[in-house]
Amino acid sequence: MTPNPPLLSGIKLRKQFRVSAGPASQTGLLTSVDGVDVEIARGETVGIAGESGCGKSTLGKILAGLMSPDGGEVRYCGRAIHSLPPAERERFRRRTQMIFQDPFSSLNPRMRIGDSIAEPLIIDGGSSRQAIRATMLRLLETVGLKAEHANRFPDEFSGGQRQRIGIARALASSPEIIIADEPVSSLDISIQAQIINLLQAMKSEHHLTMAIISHDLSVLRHICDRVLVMYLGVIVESAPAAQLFQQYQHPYSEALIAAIPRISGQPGHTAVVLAGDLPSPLAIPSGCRFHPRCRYAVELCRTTPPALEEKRDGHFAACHLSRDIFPG
Ligand SMILES: Nc1ncnc2c1ncn2[C@@H]1O[C@H](COP(=O)(O)OP(=O)(O)OP(=O)(O)O)[C@@H](O)[C@H]1O
Repeated sequence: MTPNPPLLSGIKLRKQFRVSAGPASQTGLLTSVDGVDVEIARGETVGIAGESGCGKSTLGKILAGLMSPDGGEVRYCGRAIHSLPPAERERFRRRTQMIFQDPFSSLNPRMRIGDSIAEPLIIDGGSSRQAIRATMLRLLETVGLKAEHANRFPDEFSGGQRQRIGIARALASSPEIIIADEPVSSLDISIQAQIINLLQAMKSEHHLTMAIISHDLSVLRHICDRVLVMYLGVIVESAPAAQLFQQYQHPYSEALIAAIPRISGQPGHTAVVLAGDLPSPLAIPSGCRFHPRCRYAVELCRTTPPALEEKRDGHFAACHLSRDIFPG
């Protein structure tokens, strides 16, 4: 164990699903996460980006301890969570909370939202009813809702308000780590900014460590310290957020960044179109798995998978050609 291990890490994480595929519905093995290493330091906000189907949610659930990997391990403060004694494992489970795209699906439609937010506090035990109610009301206020909202049912709220309720419920467990899976993708642009600002405020107020999953890089740009770009189950680039946007080192990141309207509209920006669809994770391409869609690919890319290498200080990319394509 290193002297100061990251708060949360994943070592060579791998997850496959057996699915039926093809006209005769034969079963096949779908590789969702394929040997991912990730480290999240205490207090850090890490973004996980990539198109739909790249394995981001699977990685998030594994890191949150909600799904077991088939290979590799998740470590909390340097210790593998599967080998923690039951009480410590339970502590990890409570202190690592996930926020989902639509918290509506995880809220009981017949439960008043005040009771939903109070539930983790009741399960924790040790507090009087009055103390639990006071905490619940404080949490409602913290996320920008009012005391009178406590008596309403989930279907009486807008998408943005539901996301606020989801955040309040997650905070009720006094989490250390929040993993937010597409927390704003179902919301209007104006509401997205409010929820991102709320997450940022909660992060500093509650000293949180966060992972934010989004297919939209613009969501991650201002809130994350570091961004990991995933493609077909692997990390193809990992960089400090500002550096990723200015000095990306992978053609896939280049294409994702070019797809952000404000950035691609900048003078001098060359439009980069991501050709074709994401290949099936049932048949991952040989060599560099991005090569069939890469406008720079050469023979080496078709045959040899590139390693994730440090190109600059703390900036990693898995591309044979990055030094030639993105010099300087
Ligand atoms: N329980 C499951 N059973 C079978 N396949 C699954 C399961 N969960 C995920 N997958 C598959 O694993 C791959 C990665 O899915 P995942 O949801 O992790 O990706 P994602 O990048 O989060 O995309 P999205 O934003 O659409 O959820 C996809 O091909 C998906 O269909």
